[in-house]
Amino acid sequence: MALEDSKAAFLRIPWAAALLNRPNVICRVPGSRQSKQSLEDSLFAEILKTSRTINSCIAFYAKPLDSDGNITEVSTLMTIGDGMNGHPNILHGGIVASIIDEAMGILQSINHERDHMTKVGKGFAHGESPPQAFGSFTATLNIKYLKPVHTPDSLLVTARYTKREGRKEWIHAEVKQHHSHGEDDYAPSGSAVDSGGNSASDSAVILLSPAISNGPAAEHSIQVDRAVFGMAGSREPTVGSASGKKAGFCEGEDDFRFDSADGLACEGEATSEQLRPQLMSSVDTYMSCSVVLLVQDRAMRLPDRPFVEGCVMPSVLKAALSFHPCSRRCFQGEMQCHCDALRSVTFADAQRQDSALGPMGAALLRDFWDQAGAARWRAQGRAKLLTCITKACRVICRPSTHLLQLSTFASQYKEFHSIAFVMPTAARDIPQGNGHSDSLARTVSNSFGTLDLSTSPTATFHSPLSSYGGHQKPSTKQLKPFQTQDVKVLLLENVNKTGQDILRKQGYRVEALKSALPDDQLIEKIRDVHVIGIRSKTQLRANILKHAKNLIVIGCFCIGTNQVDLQYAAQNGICVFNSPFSNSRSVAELMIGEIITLARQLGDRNNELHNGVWNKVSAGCWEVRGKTLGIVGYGHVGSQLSVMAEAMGMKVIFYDVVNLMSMGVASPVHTLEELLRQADFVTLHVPEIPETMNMISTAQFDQMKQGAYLLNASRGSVVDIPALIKTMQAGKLAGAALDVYPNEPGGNGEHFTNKLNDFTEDLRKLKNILLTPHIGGSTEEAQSAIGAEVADSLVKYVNLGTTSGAVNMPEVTLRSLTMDEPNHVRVIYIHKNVPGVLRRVNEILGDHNVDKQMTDSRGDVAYLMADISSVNVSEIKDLYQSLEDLGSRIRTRVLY
Ligand SMILES: NC(=O)C1=CN([C@@H]2O[C@H](COP(=O)(O)OP(=O)(O)OC[C@H]3O[C@@H](n4cnc5c(N)ncnc54)[C@H](O)[C@@H]3O)[C@@H](O)[C@H]2O)C=CC1
Ligand SMILES: O=C(O)CCC(=O)C(=O)O
Repeated sequence: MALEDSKAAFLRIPWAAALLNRPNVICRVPGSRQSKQSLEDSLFAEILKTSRTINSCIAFYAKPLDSDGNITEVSTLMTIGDGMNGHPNILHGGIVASIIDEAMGILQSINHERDHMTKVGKGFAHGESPPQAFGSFTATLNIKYLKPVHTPDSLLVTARYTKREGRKEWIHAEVKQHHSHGEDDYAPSGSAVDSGGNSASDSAVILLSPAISNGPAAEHSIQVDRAVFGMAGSREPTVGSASGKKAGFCEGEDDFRFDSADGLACEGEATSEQLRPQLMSSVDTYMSCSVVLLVQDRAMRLPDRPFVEGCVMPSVLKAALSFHPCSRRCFQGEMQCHCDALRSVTFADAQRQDSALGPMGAALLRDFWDQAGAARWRAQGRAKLLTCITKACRVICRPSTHLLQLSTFASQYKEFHSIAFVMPTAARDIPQGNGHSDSLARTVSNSFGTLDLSTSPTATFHSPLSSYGGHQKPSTKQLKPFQTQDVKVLLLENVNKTGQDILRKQGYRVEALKSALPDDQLIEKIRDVHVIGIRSKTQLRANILKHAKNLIVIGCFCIGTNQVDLQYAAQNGICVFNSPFSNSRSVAELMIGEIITLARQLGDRNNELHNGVWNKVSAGCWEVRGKTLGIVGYGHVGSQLSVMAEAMGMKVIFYDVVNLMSMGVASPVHTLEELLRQADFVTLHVPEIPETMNMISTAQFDQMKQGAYLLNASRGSVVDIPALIKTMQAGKLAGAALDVYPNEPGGNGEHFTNKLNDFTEDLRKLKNILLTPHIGGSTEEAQSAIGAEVADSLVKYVNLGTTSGAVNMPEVTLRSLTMDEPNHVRVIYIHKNVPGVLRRVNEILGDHNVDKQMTDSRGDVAYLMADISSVNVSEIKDLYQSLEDLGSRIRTRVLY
């Protein structure tokens, strides 16, 4: 099997795609020659070093495909860092899909959710290699919660499998508290990236690996004093080097050696000149590599800061992945590109994408500039570093000729600390295929009600076909028991066109309205839609949702989901998605604008001059430099704001109920009162939950400094606005900015009167108060990004049943079925989380071959997804009905 096929195989592992899809993930797939222990340990050591400043690292490792094309072993190593507060959590050992998925879920929630991260469970998994070459196993491990580390202790998670009749049969996972005493605890016992006497941290390392090679592969790494470009190559003579088995490249010092497990590597001295031709000739091979990992910490260790803070590239990664919506999207896009590469990305696509990355890269750089703090980096040759990042950004979506550039940059510029980028895999032709012609013309009652079943279309899901690489692979089968035009979508509140287009492209019937609807009209409309998309205005409470008989999914094209009764929705089998960060930057930027506007009374001056009044005053007008900004709620918005405010010379303090990593030199405070007493500007960025209702009222205003300012862009219920009015009238506050209100109109117009909220007229009369119509997230960039993200989630849910990113259901995903699996059916069974259900469900499914199955629960609702094979068309209805008849049923969907 060619390397690219192996790569393709790898990407078809259900969790591989899911994994690479996630933000905050670094993946590395080394070759297979090295001993597992040694590999894990070395990965472990490397990753540990970076994981403190990024939220997670995951490495996984797969043994080559065997003669049947099955993956014989997959194990992972995973660290979850919490920033700088302590040791990362460590998951170490053979781990399967559910752990990864679960852990990823946790990673996602680490910054938002705190309640369910304390319990760690044990679990079993069973699975088997599916008949296809790219076998993996599906597991239902019950590791429910992992503790985020805020202490020096960490969790050691070990998962094991046993083999019965040569097959992995079950996996047992254990989690125990690990008491660590410093980094040395995790020193590697063996090393993939042996530094030849120097500690790995003294080296720059670029690791580059093909995903899974067919047959034993040589594992090479080259260590030099400053820069290393190591690569795990395929055993196949693909690298084109003299030996045909390895290649290496380094710029910089010549003191290096190969390290190889299979003895093929050369050891000793070689010059970069000797290696360069090998690399040059092997470059195309590495085009299919999935991951590049650069590590260099010595050069960027800052003299006045501890090691973990000195890491540069994790900061960049974090900037890229967490902070800047554009850059995050860019990176996600690339990861997505990686995942979809086999299906959708042509060489030309990649090149086009590359050129599109220019502004994105620039945005990232600007962001990084702000975040790192200009002064700190000036002395460190920041400009060079930024060039590297730009190049690296560009590299991630280009073939590996650019890898060469990247490695050159890495070696030239010692500022690199570490970086992990997913490389695009080589794309290939996906034939349209006509293989699935058994058109079904029968009617099966399913989650959409009674619809004519039709053949699953042959087109790939949501992706154009590609033509690169020349291999003919079966396309992903689109699972639909319905005609796409039968899917009715209602979009309210002017959902961005990007999102509308994605849904329309699926063939769904989309009705998009500019505003929210009054309840009576909403009830009428919602009766027969399958999908509804809303923003913050439309209230989807039980009284509305109970009329939505066909509704299977809600998309909140915003961050907040407080407008939806999430529990009712889940209990009625309605999945809810949102876009957790796409507009965070827009809100934060608005806050920056408002802080200065308030400090300079610009709103008033502007109004006066519009009314012909020249009022040139300086009294009560201030610079923001040196003033204290108090951020309440240090999540996506709050932390973005923190970084920007510091760049303007403000001192930042924050209060959050969760212990979170500070950005820059911001300081956490322990109580809200402490923040209110110190801050000149108080900004609120908390969710609407019972604890935050009127969290700023008379008592809190009393605690604020005389002449302070209040800004609220969270939710209208968070501030007691009548109390604010009184405080402003009494002259205690110098100004305020409100973007959100307890009641907000459904559409644009002259609605901002006492009819909306009875304090409105008083509010409008106040001086130096900025009143904006909930526009914090209203920018072209944010709306477009949200549109794409939420629409994607909706399509995946409708077409494939996957719940990744859902806010009210467990996150469950299985790899896509392909056209090679014509008699496969995907069963989705949303059910009450009560004992005995799985047994009954499996009794029903057990008449068929269950290829893979995944189930998880969230609260009292559980979600089961299973792909079963050898199902005759005539059996689908009975299967569906048997599941429907179970008492535990909430909703059954059968897709094929
Ligand atoms: N005005 C607008 O257009 C927009 C408004 N928003 C609002 O802003 C809110 C915050 O957005 P993100 O930063 O993305 O959310 P996030 O979930 O990333 O951060 C919220 C933070 O508030 C913290 N928090 C929760 N309860 C708290 C309490 N009682 N005291 C202190 N901290 C508390 C959480 O721990 C979390 O760190 C959203 O929930 C949404 O309601 C979001 C986007 C646009
Ligand atoms: O853009 C909107 O309608 C809502 C923005 C918002 O408040 C959110 O994303 O939570």
